[in-house]
Amino acid sequence: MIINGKEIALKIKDQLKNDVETIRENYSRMPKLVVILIGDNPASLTYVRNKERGCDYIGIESEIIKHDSSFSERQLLEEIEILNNDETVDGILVQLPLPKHISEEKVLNAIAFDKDVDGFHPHNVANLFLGQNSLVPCTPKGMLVLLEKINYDLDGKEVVVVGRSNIVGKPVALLCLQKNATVTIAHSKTKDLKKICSRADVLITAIGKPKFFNHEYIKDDAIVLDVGINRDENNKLCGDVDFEDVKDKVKAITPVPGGIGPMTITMLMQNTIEAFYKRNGG
Ligand SMILES: NC(=O)C1=CN([C@@H]2O[C@H](COP(=O)(O)OP(=O)(O)OC[C@H]3O[C@@H](n4cnc5c(N)ncnc54)[C@H](OP(=O)(O)O)[C@@H]3O)[C@@H](O)[C@H]2O)C=CC1
Ligand SMILES: Nc1nc(=O)c2c([nH]1)NC[C@@H]1CN(c3ccc(C(=O)N[C@@H](CCC(=O)O)C(=O)O)cc3)C=[N+]21
Repeated sequence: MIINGKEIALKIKDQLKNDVETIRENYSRMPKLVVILIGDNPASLTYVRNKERGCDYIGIESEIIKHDSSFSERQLLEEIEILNNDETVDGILVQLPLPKHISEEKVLNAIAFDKDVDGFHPHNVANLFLGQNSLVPCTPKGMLVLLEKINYDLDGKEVVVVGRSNIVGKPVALLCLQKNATVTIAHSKTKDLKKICSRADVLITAIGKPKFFNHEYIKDDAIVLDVGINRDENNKLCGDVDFEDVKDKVKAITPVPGGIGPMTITMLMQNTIEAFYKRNGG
């Protein structure tokens, strides 16, 4: 089965649209997301545009602030401070990666944790670690929602996550652990990756290498969640998994595009609404 992330994301967006209508009737202002983009990385521009479209679709406010790559760290920190203090702003997202002269750590720490719709602030990271209520990173959250939508129960299942980044690998591993899966996190220093991946009931690939995982990495009837967004030899968008090579072997797989990506965007909308409620009572 091919998991149609785009369609599932659209259904959730329609539900969010209804929530937004209720907000319109009961509050004096609407949820607002601010996205800061520094530099002109074409992929980042696409994602940011998708985020703006998502906001328009469900009816929340969005503002994209663009700066060229010479924008300084100090200027960025000052801008974040102003947004932190702006009562009309519910969500702040600084698009990653940042230019080398700006410290990612300083920037992520500067965002008010209750407006941190990416869930990257240490406060939210700690809450996720402890299993307490927090703003959860969008891509990992989207993957868990997808599994829920296809009625897949992680309890007692073997999950292998390949990739250990703070934005995907580590948080998705924690979320699967919370759902009682047995979780392995693999990375570039892992020995015998094929063997480890081959025992996964659920394989999550987040390494950023086009078509790296072929059928030899995948157990029959596994679920494959492909997070990678890459360009293949023909400059076509593709995942970390060789989709054509594995699709007949798996129980279910997310395609690229149209799999995890649209869910990420939708979870960002959901987090913005969640942040709005948390800050306004409700
Ligand atoms: N669909 C979506 O919504 C999103 C997609 N992405 C995409 O997901 C991919 C991963 O993103 P992100 O987590 O930020 O990536 P990072 O580059 O931060 O991390 C990559 C991870 O993969 C590991 N890795 C790299 N090569 C190998 C290998 N050959 N074998 C095993 N492990 C390897 C690295 O190991 P080590 O730690 O040892 O270096 C690292 O942990 C990218 O393609 C990105 O574009 C990202 C976010 C959202
Ligand atoms: N602060 C921050 N938060 C992020 O969440 C964040 C980030 N920085 N930096 C980059 C990664 C990557 N990411 C994606 C979002 C949407 C799609 C997406 O919409 N993908 C579509 C199509 C993409 C296309 O057409 O290029 C799809 O897969 O169908 C992909 C990737 C969010 N990230």
